Amino acid sequence: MSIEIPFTKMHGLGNCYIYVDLISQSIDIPSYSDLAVQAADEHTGIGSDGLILIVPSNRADMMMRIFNKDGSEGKNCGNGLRCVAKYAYDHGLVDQKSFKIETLSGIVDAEVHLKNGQVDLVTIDMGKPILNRSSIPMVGENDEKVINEPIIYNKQNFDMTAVSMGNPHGLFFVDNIEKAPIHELGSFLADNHPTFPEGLNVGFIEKTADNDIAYRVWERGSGITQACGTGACAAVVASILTDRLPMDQTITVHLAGGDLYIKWSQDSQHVLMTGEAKTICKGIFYL
Ligand SMILES: N[C@H](CCC[C@H](N)C(=O)O)C(=O)O
Repeated sequence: MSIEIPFTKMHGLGNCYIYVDLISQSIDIPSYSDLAVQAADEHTGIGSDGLILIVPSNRADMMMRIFNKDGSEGKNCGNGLRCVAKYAYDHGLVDQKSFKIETLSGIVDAEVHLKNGQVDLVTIDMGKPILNRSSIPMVGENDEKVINEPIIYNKQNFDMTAVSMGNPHGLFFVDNIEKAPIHELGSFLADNHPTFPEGLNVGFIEKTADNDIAYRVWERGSGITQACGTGACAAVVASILTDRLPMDQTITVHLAGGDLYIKWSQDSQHVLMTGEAKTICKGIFYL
C-alpha cells in the first residue's frame, strides 16, 4: 500500500526542491533520505535538487530540514529558506512578515516582502560565516582561516578559500566563469575527498564589476545546480576576505538561474541574502 504525500514544488533561481509540510499534516514517512532520492528522480519521481521538510520547532516558528538529491542531509539551504518563508506566509503558518526558521546549523530571521499583496522577494539573515578550518570542516594543521590554500588536482594547483554558512563551501576565483572547471573540481572534491570529512559545496567566482560577481556551483549531494544560496553568501565572504569586494555593500551575485543580493555587515558580521522564491506546482507523491 503506497503512502500519499501532498507536496509543493518550489524554486529559488532554479534551485528546486520538493517541499513537504509536516506542520499542517502528519504523514508517517519511513525514511526522509529515501523519499528525497525517489522524489528527486526526474524519470521515476517528480524531479528536483532534493527534498525540504517543514517541521514543527520549539525554538523557532518552524524548522527546515533539507535533503540533497543523493539522500544526504544538508545543514543549511539559502534558496530553501526563502521558499520555506514564502510557503509559511502563503499557507498561514505565520501571521507576521518577519519570523524565525530553525535549521540544523542554527536559527535565522526571515522577512517576506510583498508586492500587490503577494510575496515578491524574501530576505534571510544568514548569520555569521564560519571561517576556521576545523569548523568548515577541513583537515589540516592550523585552525586558522583557509584563504587561497592550494588544492592539487591533476598535478595543478587551484587556490581555494573555504567558508561555512552552516554548510561547507570551497571557493575558487576564475577569470572566465564560463570556462570554470566545475565538473573536474566539483566531482573531485564534493562528496568523498579525505580533506573534507563532511563533503564540500564547490563554487567558482568571477568578479564582473565593482559590486558584482558571477558564481557557479557543484553542490555536495546534488551536483551542478542553477543556484546555491548559501554558496552565493560564501562567495561574497570569500571575495571580501581576498580583497575583491568591500564589506557593507550590497553585492549582486549572478547565478545561472538569476541574481541574489547579498551584504556582509561590518557591525553585526551577519550575511544578509535577498532574492526570489517561487511556487511551481502542488501534487500528491505516491511513495
Ligand atoms: N548541497 C548543500 C545543501 C543545499 C544548499 C543550496 N541548495 C543552497 O541554496 O544553499 C549541502 O549539502 O550543504
